[in-house]
Amino acid sequence: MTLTQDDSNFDVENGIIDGEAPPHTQLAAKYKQSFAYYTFRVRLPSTLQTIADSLAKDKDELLATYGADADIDQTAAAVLELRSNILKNGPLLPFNDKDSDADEWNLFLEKLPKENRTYFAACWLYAECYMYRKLWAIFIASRLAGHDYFRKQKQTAAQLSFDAMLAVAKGTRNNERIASTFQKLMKLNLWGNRCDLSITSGKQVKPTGDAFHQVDELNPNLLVDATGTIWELLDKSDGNGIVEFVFDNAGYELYTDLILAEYIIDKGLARKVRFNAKAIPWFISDVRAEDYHWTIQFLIGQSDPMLSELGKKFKRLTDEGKFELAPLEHFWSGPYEFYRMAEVQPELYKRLSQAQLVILKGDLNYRKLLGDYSWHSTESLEICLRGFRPTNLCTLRTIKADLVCGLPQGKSEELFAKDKEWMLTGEYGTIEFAPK
Ligand SMILES: O=P(O)(O)OC[C@H]1O[C@](O)(CO)[C@@H](O)[C@@H]1O
Repeated sequence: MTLTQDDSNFDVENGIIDGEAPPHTQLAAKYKQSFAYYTFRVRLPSTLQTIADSLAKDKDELLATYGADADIDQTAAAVLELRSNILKNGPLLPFNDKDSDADEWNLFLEKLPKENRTYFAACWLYAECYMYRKLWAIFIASRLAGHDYFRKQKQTAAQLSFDAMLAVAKGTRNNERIASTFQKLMKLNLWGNRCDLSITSGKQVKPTGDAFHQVDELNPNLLVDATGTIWELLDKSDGNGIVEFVFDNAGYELYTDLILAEYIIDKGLARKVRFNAKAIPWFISDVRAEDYHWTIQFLIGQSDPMLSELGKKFKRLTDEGKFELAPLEHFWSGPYEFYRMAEVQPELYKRLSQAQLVILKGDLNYRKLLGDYSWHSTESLEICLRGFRPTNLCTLRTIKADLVCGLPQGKSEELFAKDKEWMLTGEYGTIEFAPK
């Protein structure tokens, strides 16, 4: 988390505080020692620069797809303007596009105290989600509407994971219905969350080595392990329930989601696994419905028979409705913390309440669960949920942002003494559970 530019003027002009968010407050980029500050000063500007560059690089291809009059240069300029607004700590302005969530976003923004309606003053969660929605607004206002500017990166990530995918397929074909196997698959799925592209501002991370061996090696880095409780819940159920996955990243992580879901269905732990994808390009590598279908076709198209058969199986499970893509919900790409779901999206809350288990994947879902709030690391997940209890919940999250809960006394201090950036690397993870 090193800044190369001189920030002194910016900091003075924008009321930046040289410290971290105080206990029990919302995280925000105005705290200089926070990951949010670094995110808005460095990571997001870099992500936007990459998008603008890739528009220039892919110009011919885009003209061929969207027509000779596609306004590519203007779109790239608008992306760079967004970048410069962030770097100037510009205001969070209302949306004037026609997407169905625009009004909801505007209502949300209107209710924010005026002094908090800038990138650095707003709660980190609100401002970062706003940026991804603003980016989408730029594209829908252009002739490139519908273009997924992260698609290529997501597909490259999957292609780079071929070896890891094959190794996982080989290691999972003769699985038994026993606790240890389920727990291993959950952990495999957890560590798959290290491969997200937004932590690296889009730089590819190729999963290497033997994933199952790594699961064992990484056990000391798993700071909370509720896999035993989750197994018991599913094992003791009548197998007729639904498990809802709230997806995170495409590529290798999505593949491990499907492997875990396959096990849940094959072993009769649930009758259906429902997947919740994002409605718009989100945090670079998040799964959209297109990515789900593409990944299955990608597997089917492999010359290796094991991966190809697996792809066909995932397709069959989808056709049979045992795997199901949930209807698109803007809530997942909205600004709200999960504790406000029952109030702002009661239908979604009701649907989740009917599930046996909801599996929330990744860092951003975790941030939304905790509400980007500086809880004490030892506070229980139940407390931090602030009433969000639709059903049994679990979170699989590698730690890539400076908030956490549910840790044993002294653990966080011990890790800080070893590495002051331990919360930003994705090297540690938690699998937490809260019963309904
Ligand atoms: O893909 P994930 O695990 O949700 O991670 C999202 C990324 O967004 C952040 O939460 C903030 O940008 C990072 O900490 C993390 O890299």
